[in-house]
Amino acid sequence: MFGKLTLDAIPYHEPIIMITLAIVALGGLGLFAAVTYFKKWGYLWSEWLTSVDHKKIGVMYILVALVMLVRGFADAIMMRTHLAMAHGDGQGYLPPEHYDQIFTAHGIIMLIFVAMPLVTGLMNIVVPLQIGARDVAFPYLNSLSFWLFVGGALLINLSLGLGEFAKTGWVAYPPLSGIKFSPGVGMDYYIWSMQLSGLGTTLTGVNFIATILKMRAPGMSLMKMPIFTWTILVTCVLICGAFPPLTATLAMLSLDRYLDFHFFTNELGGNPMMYANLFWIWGHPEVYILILPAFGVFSEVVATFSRKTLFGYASMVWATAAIGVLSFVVWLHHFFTMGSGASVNAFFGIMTSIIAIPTGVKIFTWLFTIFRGRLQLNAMTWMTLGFLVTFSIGGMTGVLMAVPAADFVLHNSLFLIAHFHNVIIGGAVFGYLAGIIYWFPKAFGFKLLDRFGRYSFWCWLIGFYFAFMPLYVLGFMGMTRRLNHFDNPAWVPWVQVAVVGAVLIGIGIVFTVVQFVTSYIKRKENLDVSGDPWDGRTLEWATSSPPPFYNFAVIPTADKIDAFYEAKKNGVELMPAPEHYEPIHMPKNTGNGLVVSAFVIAFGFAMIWHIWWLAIVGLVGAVVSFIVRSYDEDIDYYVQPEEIARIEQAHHQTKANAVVQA
Ligand code: HEA
Ligand code: HEM
Ligand SMILES: [Cu+2]
Repeated sequence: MFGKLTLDAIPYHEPIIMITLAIVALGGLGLFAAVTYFKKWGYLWSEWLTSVDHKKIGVMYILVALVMLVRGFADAIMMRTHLAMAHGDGQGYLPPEHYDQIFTAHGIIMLIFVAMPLVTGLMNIVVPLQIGARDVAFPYLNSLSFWLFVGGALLINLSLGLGEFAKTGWVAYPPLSGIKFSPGVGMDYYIWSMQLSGLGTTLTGVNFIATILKMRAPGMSLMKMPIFTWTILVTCVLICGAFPPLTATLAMLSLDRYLDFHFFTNELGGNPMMYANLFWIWGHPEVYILILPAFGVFSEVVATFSRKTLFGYASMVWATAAIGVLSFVVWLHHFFTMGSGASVNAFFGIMTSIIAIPTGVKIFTWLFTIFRGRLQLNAMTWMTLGFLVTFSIGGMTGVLMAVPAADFVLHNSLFLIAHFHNVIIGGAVFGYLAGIIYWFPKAFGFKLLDRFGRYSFWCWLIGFYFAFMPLYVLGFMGMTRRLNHFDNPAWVPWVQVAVVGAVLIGIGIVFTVVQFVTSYIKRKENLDVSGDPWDGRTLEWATSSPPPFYNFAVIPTADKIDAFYEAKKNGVELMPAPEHYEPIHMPKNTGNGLVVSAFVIAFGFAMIWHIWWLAIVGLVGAVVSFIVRSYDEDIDYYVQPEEIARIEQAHHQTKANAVVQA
């Protein structure tokens, strides 16, 4: 009846897990009770859970990401503290099989369930506004993407209290990830949580390519698009190129595990090396999917707060595109040591090093924009400055490993771990944090308090250097990754310093939470009535904050780079109020995406536990509800001119009142 699922799947004997589960359960109950007490279920359902509004979907992505960040960080701090005790005779507090699950879960959670939804969340909130559109091309699909992603997140969290997670590391190479060496459900949790969220990401990629190519405001040719939108366009092309191979790879691994196929075995014609190639054909572009949007954020922040048009707009666009193309021809640098031969290694080593050129172009472009501008210092620009220095160091250590001969020494050492945390924290994470602060007033109508943003930045920055610079040293000293115990006393001090860094980063995360809470409490003092709190340059600042659900009452024209800024400077009204508003065509909210996803989650869960009847129910349910939706004709409506006039009138009134008060 329940396949492999029995009560024994709950890890009663693991106090850490049971306490965590108890806390989560209490928190969940508290939340449930609060929503019920304040009678907010209806509001939650109709305004958020069933929403197809890109802004709300974006906010929900970021919310889930921040919750998952806490989980990913908890894993990190456990690894760090455990290792600081587990040397010589010390055993630390995590048994090996538990430690292995933790680094795997940490990697997957941070990459797939924190960084990815931060990217998707930001692009959802910003891109339609930045190109002067009223929503994305396929709003229903967008909601479906989001719920598939939530499904993946749900499964990976479930693995904590029901069964186990993979012990293979986030790359899950066979034969270790095959059924012979990983017979438990952990690997299946890995597969299905990745499959669900990966499918959601692919659909997002399609959706945003269509949106950006087809729905730009009149006059906005490709080379007049804001840079953030450009980075998202390239990111989405990478998504559409890289995620289908991931889906296929995981499908093949599933066939190996479930039906005894032999894609990745050494017997019967299979080959585990094929997995390494396929995995990194996704995995490498994936890291650029994470970094390019952060580059986009820095470009917007630098231009806005230097009060200048971005220096070298065209070179920035071409550099972004070049990085995008190059990211598909470097994957082999992740396994130089696998033995592909000197010429193959040389080719991939050279291609990898070439990426330093467009990236360098970008670094200098930001520097030239700042140069002779009057850079206003705030949390966002501090993050940009911190990024410029830190990311350059991390990039250089990457180029170092791109030399195959050097990589034979550094591969899978802590030097590698230091490299990628260096580019991810000093690049991607700083970018997302800056992006959240930058667009927060647009999404919520009030600004975040800058002070706590700066505190958070300094904790992350200093914390990063303490946590990861020692790992470069340890890498040179020969310490490999994924160790849960070691005997070399010379490593001990460095491992202990790394704990200090992790704690500092933890304090940085706390400051971000404090920033949200205090800014909310003091929101009346930081209201953004103008819709343009930073004296912005691009179209998202032309509408009110938060924007009406239709974004723009009148579609703006944007025939220049920074059209909004130019219009402000020249005293031109970008969107003059017409005599009569035209009716606006909008999509209706629908719970169908959530329903389809619920069936898919049931399917994934059933596959993990071999509950075949439930798998059939889930799959059929998902397909049928998807088809039912495609017959639904009642999916859109027109906002009437009177309603638009009323909303716009109210906005102008608030704005006028604010001016009078000032
Ligand atoms: C955001 C994520 C991100 C980014 C942006 C990068 C960027 C780069 N990475 Fe990194 N990398 C990862 C995430 C990332 N990486 C991850 C997660 C892994 C490990 C996965 C695992 O095994 O678990 C990894 C692993 C990894 C390896 C494999 C090592 C091994 O397994 O042994 C290599 C080897 O070539 C490499 C190289 C590079 C290079 C050359 C860049 C370049 O793009 C960097 C370019 C930037 C600069 C160079 C700095 C700025 C430039 C200038 C200031 C101009 C002047 C500079 C020069 C002339 C050098 N990376
Ligand atoms: C918040 C601070 C962070 C700390 C203290 C931290 C710490 C660690 C540690 C100790 C490891 C294990 C290293 C080893 O193999 O010995 C690790 C692995 C890893 N981390 Fe982090 N990390 C942090 C943030 C992040 C972020 C933001 C990301 C990505 C977005 C990330 C991605 C990874 C990945 C992919 C691995 C490899 C997992 C594997 O080996 O399979 N980390 N991290
Ligand atoms: Cu790579």
